[in-house]
Amino acid sequence: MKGVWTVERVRAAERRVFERTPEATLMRRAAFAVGVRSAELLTEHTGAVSGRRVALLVGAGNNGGDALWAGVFLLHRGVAVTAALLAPERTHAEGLVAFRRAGGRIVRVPEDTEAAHVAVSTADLVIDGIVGLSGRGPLRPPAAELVNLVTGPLVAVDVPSGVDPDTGAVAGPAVNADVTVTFGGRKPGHVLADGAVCSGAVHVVDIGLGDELGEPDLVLLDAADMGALWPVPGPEDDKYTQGVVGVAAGSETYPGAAVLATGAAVLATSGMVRYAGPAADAVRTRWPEVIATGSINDAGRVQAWVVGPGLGTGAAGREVLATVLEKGVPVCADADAINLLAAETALWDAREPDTPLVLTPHDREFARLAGDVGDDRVAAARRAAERTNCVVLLKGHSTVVAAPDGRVLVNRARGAWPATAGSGDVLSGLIGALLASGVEPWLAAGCAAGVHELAGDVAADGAPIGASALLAAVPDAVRMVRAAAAASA
Ligand SMILES: NC(=O)C1=CN([C@@H]2O[C@H](COP(=O)(O)OP(=O)(O)OC[C@H]3O[C@@H](n4cnc5c(N)ncnc54)[C@H](O)[C@@H]3O)[C@@H](O)[C@H]2O)[C@@H](O)CC1
Ligand SMILES: [K+]
Repeated sequence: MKGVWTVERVRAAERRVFERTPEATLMRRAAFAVGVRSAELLTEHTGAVSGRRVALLVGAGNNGGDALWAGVFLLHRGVAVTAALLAPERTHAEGLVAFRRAGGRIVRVPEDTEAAHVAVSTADLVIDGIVGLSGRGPLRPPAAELVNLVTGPLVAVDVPSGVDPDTGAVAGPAVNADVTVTFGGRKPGHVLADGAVCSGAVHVVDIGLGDELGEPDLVLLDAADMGALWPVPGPEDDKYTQGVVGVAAGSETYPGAAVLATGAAVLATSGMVRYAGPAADAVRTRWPEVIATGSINDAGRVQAWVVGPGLGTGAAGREVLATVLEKGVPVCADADAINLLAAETALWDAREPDTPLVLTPHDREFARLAGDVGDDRVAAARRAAERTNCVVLLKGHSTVVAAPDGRVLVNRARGAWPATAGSGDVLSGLIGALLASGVEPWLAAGCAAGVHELAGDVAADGAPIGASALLAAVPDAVRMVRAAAAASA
């Protein structure tokens, strides 16, 4: 798992490190890493370093200082570097002296705006040192204008400017980086909301903060983590010991949700799948291995239930949800099950106290359940998880999974193709299968979201897909995460 730390935590670690290491030393380490990565990118894109042109966008603080010192490194490598100072009176003083001494060219904005435009638009690479951890709100107009002119690769120092470092929210113009070089550990802005896209490839550099950072605020599951957690049958296992999952979803009019959710459960693990509901015929036809029955009251024993996709919010759906919640086994509640829970507080009483419940809302369902998501998706999911004593998987470009005890994991999206009708039904089936096989609910939701995302990416391969194609790619995605786990073992 990869850690993610908030700005407050990074600042606290930084203060402890400053007790024994001068601030300037840390800045030099950070800047050196930015310089090295930029030189590598110059080579990749232009075949050389010496003789190439780099422009620095330099703001008012230490982020700009990092950019200037990275510029010094590049000047020493024979690069022609121009620094566009966006807050000339507040530029990092030592960095500026060193940059000048190394032969760097300085242009001031707004006085030399024209020269800055030329430097940025003709640069082989641009380094964004406008703002970092203290950045608030979008790029201001002079910076936004310059960023618009960038044609070469763009390297963000620490955080792409214009992205909120703690929430990833982008409220206006922002840097869209190819690479972000960050220090100590990832920040939430690199993995959440639009910030995940603006950050490009995130390169984490150790500058000596690592030991002081402590437990991360959020974690990212990588493919190897998912592969290690994915249930694999042993020689002693049979169809029952791997967990039987029940799916209560779909309706006569809308059998598709039931077919997709049961299909996902079938493909996720080798445990048995039961279906209960009005789409039994459609499910049986598509998935003959599923034990399907028309009524929840006839369904046999299961180790976890999936309830909600295509269920409807009428009396019949309400009855099914109440019955499932009373069973005392882990439940994944999606779509209409969430709408029902949001509309009727009495339904919560049907839940056996402390039986794991995973809720998988998108933003509108979340709003019905727990109020507007707002900019801080992690805080919103964490609050809802604590209040409901549920695992809350908040869907979005990056999926946030919060546990009632405050743990949060994030799945960074690869692309937007999986955001298609029926995709959520597949996700709930995957979660149900993992719950039934005994994976801890918070990790079950996180792993399922990651494999779902990967399956969407594999299936799409650059073109639109339907949920059926995503579902068909689930075995490939499971193979890929298993291979990643084997490779890292
Ligand atoms: N955390 C650490 O341990 C280290 C941090 N370093 C660098 O220091 C940075 C933080 O530096 P600072 O705290 O000086 O602040 P920043 O450089 O992030 O921001 C500077 C100033 O910009 C202004 N500002 C805020 N939002 C703005 C916006 N949207 N447009 C224009 N101006 C805006 C504010 O007045 C702010 O104080 C980090 O991001 C990193 O690059 C490194 O030098 C090394 C070590
Ligand atoms: K930056």
